[in-house]
Amino acid sequence: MPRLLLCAATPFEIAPVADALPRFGGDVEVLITGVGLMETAFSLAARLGGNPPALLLQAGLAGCFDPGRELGHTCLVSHDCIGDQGVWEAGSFRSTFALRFSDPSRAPWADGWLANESEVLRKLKLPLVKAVSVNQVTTAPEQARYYYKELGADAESMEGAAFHYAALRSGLPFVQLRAFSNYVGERDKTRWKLRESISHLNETLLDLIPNLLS
Ligand SMILES: O=C(O)c1cccc(C(=O)CC[C@H]2O[C@@H](n3cnc4c(=O)[nH]cnc43)[C@H](O)[C@@H]2O)c1
Repeated sequence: MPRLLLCAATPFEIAPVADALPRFGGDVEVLITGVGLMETAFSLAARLGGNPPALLLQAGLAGCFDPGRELGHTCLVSHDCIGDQGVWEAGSFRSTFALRFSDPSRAPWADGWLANESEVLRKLKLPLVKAVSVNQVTTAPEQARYYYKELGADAESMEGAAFHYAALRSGLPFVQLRAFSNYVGERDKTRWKLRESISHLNETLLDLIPNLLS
C-alpha cells in the first residue's frame, strides 16, 4: 500500500522520478492528474475516495513573476488561490470573493487563500512562496501585475489550488513543489528553461521523497 501519492499534471514533468520508483519499494504511487484545475480536482477526488495515502505531493513547473529570481530553481508553495475566478471590470479584477458570491474565510479557505500549515513543509529546506492558479496562462501585463503586486504571488501554475483544496478537504498532509520554467508572460519557448527546470524538479524530488517517507 503506497504511503505517498506523487501527483503531476503531465508525465513529462516527473518522468525521471517515475522511472526510479522501484527504489522506494512500493511506497510511492504516481497520479497523472491532467492539466488544469478541473481535471486535477476530479482525479484527486476519485483517487482519495478509495484508499487514501498518508501524504500527498504535487510536483510541476510554474511561471515566475519575480524578474530577479533565477529560472530552473525549485520552491515549495505555502499558499495557493484561484487567480482568475471573477471579473475584470473597469480596469481592475474582482474575485468571486470580492463579488460576495462566496465567503473567503469559509474552510478550507483562509482569507481567500488555501494555506498549507503542515509541519512537514517547514521542515524541508527550500524557499516557500505564494502561488496563484489560473485557467488561462497569463500574458496581459496588468493581470500579471495584479497577481504579483496585489496578491503577492511569486509563482503561477494551472493546478496548485485544486491540489491544495482536495488535500485540505481530505484532511491529508501535503506538499506542493514547483520549478520555475519561465517568466510569466514569456511566450517564446526558446526563452523557457524547460530542460533545466524538469531536471532540478526531479533531482529535488529524489532528495525529498526519502525525507518525506522517513
Ligand atoms: O513544451 C514542452 O516540451 C513541455 C514539456 C513539459 C511541460 C510543458 C509545460 O508547458 C508545462 C505546463 C504546466 O506547467 C505549469 N506552468 C508552467 N509555466 C506556467 C505559466 O507561466 N503559467 C501557468 N502555468 C504554468 C502549468 O501548471 C502547466 O500544467 C511543456
